[in-house]
Amino acid sequence: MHVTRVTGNLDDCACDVETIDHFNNDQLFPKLQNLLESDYFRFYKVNLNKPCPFWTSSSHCGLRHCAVKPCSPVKCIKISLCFQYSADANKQLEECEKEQHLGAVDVSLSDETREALLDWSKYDDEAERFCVVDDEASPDSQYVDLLLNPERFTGYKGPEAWQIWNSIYEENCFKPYTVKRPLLPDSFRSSSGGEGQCVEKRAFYRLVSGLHASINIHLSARYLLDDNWFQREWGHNVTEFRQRFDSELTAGEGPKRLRNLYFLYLIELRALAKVLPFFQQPSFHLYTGRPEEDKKHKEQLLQILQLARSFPLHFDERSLFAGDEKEAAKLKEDIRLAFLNISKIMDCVDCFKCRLWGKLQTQGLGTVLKILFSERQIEALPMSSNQRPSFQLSRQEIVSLFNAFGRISTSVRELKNFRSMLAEER
Ligand SMILES: Cc1cc2nc3c(=O)[nH]c(=O)nc-3n(C[C@H](O)[C@H](O)[C@H](O)COP(=O)(O)OP(=O)(O)OC[C@H]3O[C@@H](n4cnc5c(N)ncnc54)[C@H](O)[C@@H]3O)c2cc1C
Repeated sequence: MHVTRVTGNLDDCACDVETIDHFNNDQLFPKLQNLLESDYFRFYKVNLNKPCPFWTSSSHCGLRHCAVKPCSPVKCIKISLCFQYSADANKQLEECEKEQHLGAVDVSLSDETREALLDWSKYDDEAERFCVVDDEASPDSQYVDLLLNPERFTGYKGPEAWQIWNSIYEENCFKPYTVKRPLLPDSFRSSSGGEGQCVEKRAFYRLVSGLHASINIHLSARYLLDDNWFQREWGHNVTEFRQRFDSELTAGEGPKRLRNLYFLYLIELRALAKVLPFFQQPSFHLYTGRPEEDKKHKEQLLQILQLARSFPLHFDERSLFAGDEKEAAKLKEDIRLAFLNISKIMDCVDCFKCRLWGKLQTQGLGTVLKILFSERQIEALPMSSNQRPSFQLSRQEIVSLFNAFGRISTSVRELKNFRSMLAEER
């Protein structure tokens, strides 16, 4: 029997999976997808060339196999990483090049778009940010068209990918001690110990695990099913999905990961509901230089936020920081610092497309936390444009917030597709 179906109440909140499914799949998802296709939301500025601050993968370039071909430094790293773990060098090189190709980011933009984007940036708000964001003024930062670079299977896997997930879970100490991670190879488990220093931050662990689940749903839903010289076919890979989420195949962990995805959904939805007053300000514009369209998209955006507000079973984030004020403040600061670390780890992701979406989604989640931690400032926002606002979001934060939520919303929708496919198999 396939045991990937998740039903009923979610731990830590008063909501159930069925209510979310109905709300998301029938109401919110189609509206959001529409908005995310608009110009304001499809172009994201990001620096994909920041060096990894935690370890150097380039040391692998000293390997004998690296000399096989002349290569750019980045290509060199990828190829050498492939060789390092392989007995069959030729096959691996092929795989690596394929992965490199699938994981490459398409940075093409028309001249017209490029010029328009320069103009838009003048309208960005300065903001006090919650998490590390790329320096938008850096020459290495570039606009990426997200529609040209869908999140899907890239072939990024193995020790490099585990190292990233491992660092996020183990070194940032969000893992509840009860969670079994039997599938992680021993050699990639953290040897740093540090258990005594870790404070259990269950909710935060669930957010990261939900993000991890979402990424793995996307790669299973847009899998490379066929790749030959005349065509590439992308689609749902039910076997891949089952391997990651079936209760029996994952020692009971799969369904918990899916529940974490729903938990993440609720947290992000809550932030959208709370941030409505910011977007309602008359001075706020989704500036792209075409006033008619900008106005229309602002209306669409407000409708989505109103819809988010109407959700009947919102998560009560006050339960997260209940109790002693000092302790709550310390907990928030710990979370902020750990989150900062996670956003830096994204610069260590070798596959550029994975890095792009990893950065976008961590920034989106960082923005969610910033919103949830700024309740009073948002409520105090002035309705007249003469006063200095107490809360700001930059364009980059706005784009990442909505696109990150769009990814989670799509994952919830994809679960429905996988459920139907699994039912047909029976
Ligand atoms: C930031 C980032 C972005 C990525 N983006 C893409 C992408 O766009 N396309 C693509 O094809 N690949 C992407 N990957 C790779 C992908 O996530 C997997 O790492 C890869 O497919 C290998 O999967 P795996 O089965 O070995 O286990 P992984 O997904 O690598 O997981 C490692 C271990 O963590 C545990 N685990 C798995 N899921 C969860 C969860 N939800 N919660 C808690 N623990 C869990 C399991 O014990 C598992 O063995 C990305 C990886 C990272 C780090």
